[in-house]
Amino acid sequence: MLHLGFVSHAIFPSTAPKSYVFARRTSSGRGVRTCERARLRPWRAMAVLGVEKTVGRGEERAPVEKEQYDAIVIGSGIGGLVAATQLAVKGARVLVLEKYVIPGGSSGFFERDGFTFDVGSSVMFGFSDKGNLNLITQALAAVGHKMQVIPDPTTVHFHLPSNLSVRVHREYDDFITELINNFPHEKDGILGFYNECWKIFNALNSLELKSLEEPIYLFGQFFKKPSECLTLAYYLPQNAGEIARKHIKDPQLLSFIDAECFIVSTVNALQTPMINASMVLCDRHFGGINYPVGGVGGIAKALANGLVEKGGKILYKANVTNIILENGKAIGVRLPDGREFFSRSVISNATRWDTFGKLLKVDNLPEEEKNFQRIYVKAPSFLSIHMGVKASVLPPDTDCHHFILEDDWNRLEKPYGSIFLSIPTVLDSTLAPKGHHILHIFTTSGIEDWEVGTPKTHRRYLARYDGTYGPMPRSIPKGLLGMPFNTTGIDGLYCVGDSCFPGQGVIAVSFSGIMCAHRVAADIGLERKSPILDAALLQLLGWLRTMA
Ligand SMILES: NC(=O)c1ccc[n+]([C@@H]2O[C@H](COP(=O)([O-])OP(=O)(O)OC[C@H]3O[C@@H](n4cnc5c(N)ncnc54)[C@H](O)[C@@H]3O)[C@@H](O)[C@H]2O)c1
Ligand SMILES: CC(C)=CCC/C(C)=C/C=C/C(C)=C/C=C/C(C)=C/C=C/C=C(C)/C=C/C=C(C)/C=C/C=C(\C)CCC=C(C)C
Repeated sequence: MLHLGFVSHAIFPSTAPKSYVFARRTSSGRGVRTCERARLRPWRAMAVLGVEKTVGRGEERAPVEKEQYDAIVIGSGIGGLVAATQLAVKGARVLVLEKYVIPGGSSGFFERDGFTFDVGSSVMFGFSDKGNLNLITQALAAVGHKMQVIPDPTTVHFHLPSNLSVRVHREYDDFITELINNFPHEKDGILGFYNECWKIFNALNSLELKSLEEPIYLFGQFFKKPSECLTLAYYLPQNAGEIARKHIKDPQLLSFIDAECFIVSTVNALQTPMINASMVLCDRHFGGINYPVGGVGGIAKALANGLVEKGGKILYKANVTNIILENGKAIGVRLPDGREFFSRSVISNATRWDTFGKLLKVDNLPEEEKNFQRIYVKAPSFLSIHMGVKASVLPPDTDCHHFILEDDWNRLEKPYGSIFLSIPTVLDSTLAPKGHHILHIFTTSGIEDWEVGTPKTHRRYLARYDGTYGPMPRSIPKGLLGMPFNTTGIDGLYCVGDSCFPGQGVIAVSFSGIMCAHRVAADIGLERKSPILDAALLQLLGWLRTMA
């Protein structure tokens, strides 16, 4: 039996609405009032400036359209949804426009014949009930939602060259014991490296996480937790590989650290920022990996529902083709059928390549984006196979997640060099009919008998430039130093998602959403801000990024 994920996404509607209305809140908050678009257009410039149209004698007074929204979010990936919900709970009027028919993007789902498949990763960090880094739990809680989760006893089972088999157990001591048993001569090196990761993780976990681009918050954290912030500032420009080499000499063990990083960053340890590596290498033991009952798609559904419950709005089949600029400021967006929506801020959850390459028509790419493209290149995409199988084909006690690199360490980063396999039904049997499992295999070989999801499918259905998995450093980066935050060179335009700090990963884009919402909230007057400090910090951060 074969079930193919991305093919099943081909359920786009063929009908675009022929007539439509703008919806805006009445002064009382939740109600909507409508006006025809044709009436709105000529007043747009004034409306955006908040200028009322003078009404002549006998002329019917039309509704005055100021900014329709406080924030328009392009895309309902987890990054976009977190930014949107965080803003909605702060009282902002938020509209999310999603090209596809359901929310979630790469963290979406699809159903076939009683099977429920996760479009992308099924390894969920940040979903525990403790600490400050359970960002998915927190994002859901902010809009009054909580999901039941199933603890995963093994984050991943590595099957590596020379028959090296390592299970990353939920219990940290069990994992370290297993690793030391494989490399007894490197006991001190193993403890040294992973302890250094814990130092960073503990510093991260002690902070209240908000926008690093907002000086009042940032200086406040430095004041409250000086040593933790200095620790993070120290590690910000460093990568995991160089730190691993301080502790570890065995080349096979260093290759194992490469594989540890590769599965979350698609690059080796030398290119993986130490802060990101520490985050994932420790959170899997601190909060643990937890799978949401009913599948990963439930997270986006819950966030989208929460958004609407908090007064926000989400439109599907709404493919934004243009960001509208006025005097260099982003003031709204346009859809292919001509609909236009206006807002005080525009947040793009499309990748930065899509945002600046397709949605925005500017003659000159802002310097910040040139710098981003100098340091980062689009990571490759995946070819995915989603299948339903009889349960009897799997050995008993099979782990949920596997990473397989056969024979040759040099193939780690090569296309088709390794295989990822997730079997979420090991944790949640309700995802498949009784007596069956679902498999999600990320690989690219042997396609003759298969329908497959290719990089082109990612590009089409996830609207990601070349189907990219996210940004990947062109060479050895200076840790996270070069990664842009949420503001952009265009006034009023922000980016969110995995081409922003801190990069790929559902928990990472959740953080990006939290940061973005905080910065936007300060800019639209929902949070405190200091224009002088803002200018100084943003200039400092821009300068620091050029050093990367
Ligand atoms: N790309 C992959 O193959 C893949 C696989 C598994 C997990 N992930 C993870 O998914 C996360 C990515 O999250 P993210 O928040 O950056 O976003 P995302 O790419 O998951 O979602 C972006 C959303 O924006 C929508 N969109 C894009 N352009 C649009 C437009 N012009 N108009 C309207 N809608 C538009 C897309 O349809 C999509 O729903 C990362 O954590 C990544 O690690 C990615
Ligand atoms: C600003 C300045 C200058 C200074 C300052 C200093 C400070 C204070 C700093 C701070 C910082 C911070 C806070 C940071 C933070 C960070 C974070 C949160 C991060 C996070 C990260 C995360 C990540 C990266 C994640 C990832 C994940 C992933 C990607 C996953 C994936 C998975 C998969 C793919 C699956 C696999 C599968 C198999 C094996 C089967």
